[in-house]
Amino acid sequence: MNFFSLFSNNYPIQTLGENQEISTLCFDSRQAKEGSVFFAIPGTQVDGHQFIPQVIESGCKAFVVERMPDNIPANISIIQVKDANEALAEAAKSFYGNPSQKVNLVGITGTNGKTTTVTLLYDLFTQLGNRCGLISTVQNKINGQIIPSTHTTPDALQLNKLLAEMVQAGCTHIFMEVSSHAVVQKRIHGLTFKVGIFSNITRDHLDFHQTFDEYIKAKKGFFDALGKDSFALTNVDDKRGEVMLQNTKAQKKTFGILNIADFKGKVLANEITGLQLDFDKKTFHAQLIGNFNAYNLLCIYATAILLGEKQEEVILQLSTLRTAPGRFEQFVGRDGKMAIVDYAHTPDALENVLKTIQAIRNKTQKIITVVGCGGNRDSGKRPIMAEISAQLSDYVVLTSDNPRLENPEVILSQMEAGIPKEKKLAYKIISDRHLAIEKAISEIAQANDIVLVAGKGHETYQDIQGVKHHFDDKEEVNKWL
Ligand SMILES: CC(=O)N[C@H]1[C@@H](OP(=O)(O)OP(=O)(O)OC[C@H]2O[C@@H](n3ccc(=O)[nH]c3=O)[C@H](O)[C@@H]2O)O[C@H](CO)[C@@H](O)[C@@H]1O[C@H](C)C(=O)N[C@@H](C)C(=O)N[C@H](CCC(=O)O)C(=O)O
Ligand SMILES: Nc1ncnc2c1ncn2[C@@H]1O[C@H](COP(=O)(O)OP(=O)(O)OP(=O)(O)O)[C@@H](O)[C@H]1O
Ligand SMILES: N[C@H](CCC[C@H](N)C(=O)O)C(=O)O
Ligand SMILES: [Mg+2]
Repeated sequence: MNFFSLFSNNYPIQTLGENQEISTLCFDSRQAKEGSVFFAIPGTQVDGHQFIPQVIESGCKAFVVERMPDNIPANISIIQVKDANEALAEAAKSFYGNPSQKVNLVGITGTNGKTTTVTLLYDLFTQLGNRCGLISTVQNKINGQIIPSTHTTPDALQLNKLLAEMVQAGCTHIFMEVSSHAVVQKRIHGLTFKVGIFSNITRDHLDFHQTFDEYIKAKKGFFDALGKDSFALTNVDDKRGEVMLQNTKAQKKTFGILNIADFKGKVLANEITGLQLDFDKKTFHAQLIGNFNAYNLLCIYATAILLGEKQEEVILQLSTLRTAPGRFEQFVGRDGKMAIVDYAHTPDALENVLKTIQAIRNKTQKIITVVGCGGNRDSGKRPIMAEISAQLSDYVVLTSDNPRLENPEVILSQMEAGIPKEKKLAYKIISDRHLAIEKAISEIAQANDIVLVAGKGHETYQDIQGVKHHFDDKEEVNKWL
C-alpha cells in the first residue's frame, strides 16, 4: 500500500514529501521500523511527537502528525492532520480493507453489563448457527478461537486488525464492547455498526472524564456517529436512555421493563435458580440471576430480533445461556457456605448485586462482602462503594483490588470514610486480599452464609506497583470453602 492513499484527498491539512510504499502502521516509537508509518499521538502521559527524532533513526520515513516538526530530513514524508487519534482510525480502516462494513457489527456502551451482554450475544448467535466474533474485557474470540484481550475496546489498529481477521475467518456477526475511553480516543472512529446499544450509565471513570456530564457526552458520541442504516437500541428505564439517542441518524429502538418500549420485558420471578421472564408476551426461564440480568437478556433479545432472528428460536436459546466468566459465579462449600465471585467494581453494580443477593437468600443467611477499589482509577467511588457494602451486607471486609501505582492503605482509608457510623462494628480492613477472602469464608461466615467477593471477577492477576501477580478470586474461594 502507499502512504498517501491511507487518507481520502481532502482529509490531510497538508502533505510534505514524496509518496512511498508502506508495510505497517504504528503509534509507538518502540515498534517503528523501515516501512512503518508512525502516528504521533498526544497521550495522557506523554506526547508522541517527542519521539519523532528517534523514530527517524529507526528507519521509518512516513509520519502522521498534528504539529509539523522542525529540521525534517529530505527523505521523510509527513501528513499533517487535525486529530492524530482520528487519523489513526481512518488509516487503520483503509489499511485493513474497511472490515466493519463487511459484517453485522454490534457495539454496546454503558457503565455496566457490556461484557455480560456481548458474551451472551456471541453464545446466542453461535447457537443460532452463525459464525461470530467477540471483542470484550475478558477475551476476544474468532469463531471459538480465543485471543487474549488487553483492553475493553482495543486501539484502532488492533481493533481493525482483529475485525479483518474475523471477516477473513468467515464471521458474519461481531459483538464488541465500546468503552467511553474508546469513544473519546476515537478507537472506534469510522466503524460501521449495524446496531449500537446503550445499557445504562452511573458513576465511574471520573478520573478520566472529570465530570459526569463529560462521561455522558462521551457515551452519547457513539450514537451521534451511527449511520441511518443502523439501529440505535436504548434502555428507556435508564434516566439517560432517551438522551443518548437525541442526535442519532440511526433508527431508534427501545427496550424496557418499567416504561413503554418497543421490546418490553417483565420479571415474573427472581430466584436463586434463575429468572422467570416475559418478553413480548412469551414466558420463559433463564439461568441468569438478578433483575439487572433481565435487562441484559432483554437487550440481547431485542438485538437478535432486529438482526432478523426468529422470536421462537431466540427465546428457546435464551433459556440455555449461562453467565459470563466472573459475573455472579456461585461456589458452594460442604457446610452450605456460598461464595459469589462478581466483577462489580462500580457503586451501581455493587448495589445491584447486593440487592439481588438479599432478594434471593433466605433470611437466616448472612451476607459478608469482601470488596476493594482499584488504584489509579476514579477515587470518588471508593467511599460510596464502602457505604453500599456496609448498608446492604451483614459484615464487610475492605481489602485491596488492583492497587496499581497507589498505596493500598490510602485507598482503604478513603473507602473506610464511607462506612456509616452505625456500621462501625460490622467491618474489618484486611489489606492482603488472600487473607481477606480466607477470613471472610473460614472465620466470619457461618454455615449457609453467603460471601460476596466483588471487584475482580474473571481477572487472574493483582496489579501491584505495575507488576501483575497471579491472583484469582475463584481459586481463593475454592481453597477455603
Ligand atoms: C488512559 C488511557 O486510556 N490510556 C490509553 C492511551 O494511552 P495514553 O494516552 O496514556 O498514551 P501515553 O502513554 O501518554 O503515550 C502517548 C503516545 O506516545 C507513544 N509513546 C509512548 C512512549 C514511548 O516510549 N514511545 C511512544 O511512541 C504511545 O504509544 C502513545 O501513542 O492509549 C494507549 C494506546 O492505545 C492505551 O494502551 C492506554 O490505555 C491504558 C493502558 C489504560 O489503562 N487504559 C484504560 C483506562 C482503558 O482504556 N480502559 C477502557 C475502559 C475500561 C472499562 O470500563 O471497561 C478500555 O477500553 O479498556
Ligand atoms: N445491566 C446491568 N446493570 C447494572 N449492573 C450490571 C449489569 N450487568 C452486570 N452488572 C454488574 O456489573 C458488573 C460488571 O458487568 P460487566 O462486566 O458485564 O460490565 P462491563 O460494562 O463490561 O464492565 P467494564 O466497564 O469493566 O468493561 C457485573 O459483575 C455485575 O455486578
Ligand atoms: N475496566 C475497569 C476495570 C476495573 C476492575 C477493577 N478490578 C479495578 O482494577 O479497578 C476499569 O479500568 O476501571
Ligand atoms: Mg467489560
